[in-house]
Amino acid sequence: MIQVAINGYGTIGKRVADAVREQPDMEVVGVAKTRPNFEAETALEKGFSLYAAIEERADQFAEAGLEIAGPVEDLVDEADVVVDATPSGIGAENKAMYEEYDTPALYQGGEDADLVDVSFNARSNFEDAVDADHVRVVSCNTTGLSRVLAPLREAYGVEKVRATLVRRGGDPGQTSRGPINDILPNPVTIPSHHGPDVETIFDDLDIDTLGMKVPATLMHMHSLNVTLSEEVDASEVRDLFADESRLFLIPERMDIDGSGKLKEYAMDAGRPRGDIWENCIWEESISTVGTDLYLFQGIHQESDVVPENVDAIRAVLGAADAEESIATTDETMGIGL
Ligand SMILES: NC(=O)C1=CN([C@@H]2O[C@H](COP(=O)(O)OP(=O)(O)OC[C@H]3O[C@@H](n4cnc5c(N)ncnc54)[C@H](O)[C@@H]3O)[C@@H](O)[C@H]2O)C=CC1
Ligand SMILES: O=C(OP(=O)(O)O)[C@H](O)COP(=O)(O)O
Repeated sequence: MIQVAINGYGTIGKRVADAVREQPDMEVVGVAKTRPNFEAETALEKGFSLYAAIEERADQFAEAGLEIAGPVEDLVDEADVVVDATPSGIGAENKAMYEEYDTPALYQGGEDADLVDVSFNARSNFEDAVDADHVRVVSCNTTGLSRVLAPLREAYGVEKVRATLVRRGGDPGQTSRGPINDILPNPVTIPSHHGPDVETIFDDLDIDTLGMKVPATLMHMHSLNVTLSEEVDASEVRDLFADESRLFLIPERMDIDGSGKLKEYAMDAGRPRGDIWENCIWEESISTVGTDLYLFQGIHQESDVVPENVDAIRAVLGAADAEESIATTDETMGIGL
């Protein structure tokens, strides 16, 4: 069994911990937190061992009546692999600790690409991460773009990508984020950081991205234009996407007109936390004009990277190939709406 440590138990970390626990070949050694709060309490209630991420604050857990298994160093030492899901920039600070204990590490999209050996998306470049020591699971937006572009590149070739990313201001629990009554070009400079980030997955891709932020918490929305290398009928693209387990084609009959109903559907379908691990592509939006393909997709920022982290664990340890890992992750998590 692969022994997995989770350092940083917030939005991403707690979801990765639950997904890892579902895997037949993995066990969660424990999760590390900086301070006691509701997430620390639920981690213990779920049976995860809790480790103190910051030594000087370890006493706070005892004061809150929460049992600590030890310092984060013990957790990292015991594990075969650590998933770092700390806020942007903290992963870089933790790298020396992972190296000291010779534990391969996965980082999240908030870290710089040059921190790691490989930036990772399971569908696009699983093999590049095999046996790597430091791997970055790319951000929710880059994951969403890569999942669509990988099959298009393989089937038709891609000449140029233009994407506008309308991003949620913050996650539902992020009370300090905004905007609350505005629409921001963000970043105002073009291209946004997303295009170069997708190029860490496909180094020969021609992509321009524009970013915005809006007063919403539920999901991001991408407006995508891909110039293909050949003329393709929209129905062929729909068939191509229908074969991809992590692309959900929203059928017209479902009458889902936006992120609100998508999240409602996920909750009705019994998804944990209302998570949507798949890209949500409006089937009616898939259109072609000559070699240009257009579509809209919703991306659930809190959860689409979770199966990617599970696959990255197998990749760095050489525990499975891409097809086998993706199939196991999809089956255990229930991916495929
Ligand atoms: N929330 C999102 O929409 C997405 C976030 N990401 C990336 O995932 C990473 C984590 O983001 P979130 O989970 O959203 O952040 P978060 O703030 O929800 O969770 C981070 C957790 O790490 C803890 N932490 C802070 N310093 C720590 C330290 N030194 N050691 C251990 N734990 C520490 C925080 O207390 C918190 O519990 C970032 O790189 C972010 O860019 C990637 C995709 C989507
Ligand atoms: O939306 C995201 O990336 P982005 O803001 O770079 O597009 C990530 O999911 C996390 O970003 P955050 O740092 O705004 O939570």
